[in-house]
Amino acid sequence: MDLEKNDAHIVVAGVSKVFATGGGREVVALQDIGLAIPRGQFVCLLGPSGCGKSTLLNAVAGFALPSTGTITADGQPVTAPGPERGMVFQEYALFPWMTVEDNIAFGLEIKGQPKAAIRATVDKLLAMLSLADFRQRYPKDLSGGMRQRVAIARVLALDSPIMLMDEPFGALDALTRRNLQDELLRIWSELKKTIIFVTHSIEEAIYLADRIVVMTYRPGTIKRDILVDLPRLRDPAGADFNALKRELGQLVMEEQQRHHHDELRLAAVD
Ligand SMILES: Nc1ncnc2c1ncn2[C@@H]1O[C@H](COP(=O)(O)OP(=O)(O)OP(=O)(O)O)[C@@H](O)[C@H]1O
Repeated sequence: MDLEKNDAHIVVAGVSKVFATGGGREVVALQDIGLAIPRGQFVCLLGPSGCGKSTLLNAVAGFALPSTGTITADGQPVTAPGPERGMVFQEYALFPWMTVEDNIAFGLEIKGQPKAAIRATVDKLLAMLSLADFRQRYPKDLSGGMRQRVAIARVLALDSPIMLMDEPFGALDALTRRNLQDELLRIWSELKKTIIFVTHSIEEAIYLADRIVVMTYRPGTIKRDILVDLPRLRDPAGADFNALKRELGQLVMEEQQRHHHDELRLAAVD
C-alpha cells in the first residue's frame, strides 16, 4: 500500500468535510476518505445523490478544501485550483459571447502563449473532438453534446494531466452520451490522463472506469472500491458487464434507501 501511495498520481488521505447548515446543525459530507490513484487510471465515483461525490471532486480540484485530511497531486499538496487539474462540469461552463475556437483558446491566451502555438493547439483539438465545422459558432447555436465537446476541448487545451469530471454527460440524451463516452475513452487512451469522473449511472461507470469507488450516503465514506478488468470497448449487453451491474446495483440501492429514510426522518422532524 505504501509503495502504491508513493507511486500514486493523486493521494487522498483521511479526508473529511463537514458543512455547517445553520441552527448549529452539521452535515458530515465526507468522512475519512482514503484513495491512492495511480497515474493514468480512470476512476469513477459512484453513488446516489448526496453521498459526497461532488464534495470529494471539488476537494481534489481545490475549490473547497477538506475540513481534515490531505490531498496531494503529483506529491504536491492541493491548496487551491491549479493548471494540472482541469475540471469539466455538467453544465457547460462556456463563455456565451465567444465562438467555439475562442472558448478553446481562452486559457492559452491567459497563459500568454504565442498566437501561432494557440492556433495549432486549437486546430488539433477541433479535429480531435470533431468540432472543425463549428469553430465560428457561438455556444447558443450548438447542441448539448457539441457544447460538452467544447468544454472538454477547453480543458484539454491546458494539457492538464488530471481531468476531473462532474457528471459531464448527465444532461445528454442516451445516444449522444454514448458517443461522448467513446470519444472520452479514445482521448484518455491517447493522452494518458488520470481521470476522476463522477456519475450516478452504474452503466456509465462500468462502461468507462478502470476502477469504481462506490460511496455511502451521509456520511460519505468508501463503501466499495472495485477494479474493473473487463476488456474494452465494453459491451453493455455482455454477461460480465451485467453481473457487475447487478452487484453495483445492489450496493447503490442500499445507499439510496438510506437517503430515502433520512429524507423521511428529516421531514418528520420539520
Ligand atoms: N455548501 C454546502 N453546505 C451545506 N451542505 C452541503 C454543501 N455542499 C454539499 N452539502 C451536503 O453534503 C452532502 C454531499 O453533497 P454532494 O453534492 O457532494 O453529493 P453528491 O453525491 O455529489 O450528490 P449529487 O449527485 O446530487 O450532486 C449532501 O448532503 C449535501 O446536502
